[in-house]
Amino acid sequence: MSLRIGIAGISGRMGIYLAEEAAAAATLSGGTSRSGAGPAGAPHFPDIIALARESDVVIDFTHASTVQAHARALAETETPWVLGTTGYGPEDEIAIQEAAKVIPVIAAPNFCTGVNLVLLLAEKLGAVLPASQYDAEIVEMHHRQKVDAPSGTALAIGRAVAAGRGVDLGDVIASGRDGHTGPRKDGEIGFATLRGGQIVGSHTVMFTAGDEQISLTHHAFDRRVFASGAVRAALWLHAQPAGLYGMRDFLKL
Ligand SMILES: NC(=O)C1=CN([C@@H]2O[C@H](COP(=O)(O)OP(=O)(O)OC[C@H]3O[C@@H](n4cnc5c(N)ncnc54)[C@H](OP(=O)(O)O)[C@@H]3O)[C@@H](O)[C@H]2O)C=CC1
Ligand SMILES: O=C(O)C1=N[C@H](C(=O)O)C[C@H](O)C1
Repeated sequence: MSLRIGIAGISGRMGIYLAEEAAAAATLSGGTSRSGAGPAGAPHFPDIIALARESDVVIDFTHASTVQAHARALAETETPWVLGTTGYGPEDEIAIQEAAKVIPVIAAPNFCTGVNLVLLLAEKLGAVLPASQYDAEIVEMHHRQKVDAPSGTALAIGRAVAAGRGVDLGDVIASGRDGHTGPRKDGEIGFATLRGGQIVGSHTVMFTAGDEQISLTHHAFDRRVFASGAVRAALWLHAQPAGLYGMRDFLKL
């Protein structure tokens, strides 16, 4: 039998595409959702443990509040974990690292190849362009239903620029400027978040100096691009030893 892929969050905007892509590439074991909803014909499980017991790998696109419980459940059932959820915090990251001691985990705020190339280029630009001359600003726009801001991808771009500059994003982040902010500080990495309509996901990082501007932009037009990337990552992850992986490992970037 082909690999059995379970989808946590199967009723969601992403879950529907993930279920289709999983069924096309392997066997869809079913999914979870709070409401019990999901695509017709896909088995629904009452919780993540029940889903994991019938799956060889679980793809999880749910909500930040589930991360710690899912980390414990998937480690307990020894089920590889593809984590696409965004908006989680430092304690959730610790839970992910603990789980990765027992199971293979790939966590990525964006499973499409194009964005992961942007991350690579952003790190390179961060390394080459002096922070005192080139102001780095990141703009993202998403659909009106998105619950976390800045997006996980925008934060990953910020971390990539910071890594290129040899600093921690937390020390230089300027997110949601408003009111009397004073002038821009050298080395700051700024974020602006836009929400509206049904934009699937757009990200731009700009490096602006006195005499030139370099910008990298990625537009996702269809959620299937994330879903097919996550399913390909699941097929790869299943054969890996326990550990915490990123898209760079999977894509060999
Ligand atoms: N890494 C990537 O490439 C991408 C990541 N994402 C991220 O994926 C996540 C989901 O996005 P999206 O599909 O748009 O969100 P939706 O709100 O459309 O779907 C969320 C799904 O998770 C379920 N869910 C929500 N909260 C809980 C909870 N507390 N416990 C259990 N299940 C829950 C929902 O069930 P119910 O319907 O019953 O409420 C639903 O099935 C977000 O964090 C988003 O940022 C999105 C796109 C790409
Ligand atoms: O919630 C979304 O829709 C998306 N979330 C991800 C993020 O927060 O970066 C990825 C993608 O842009 C769509």
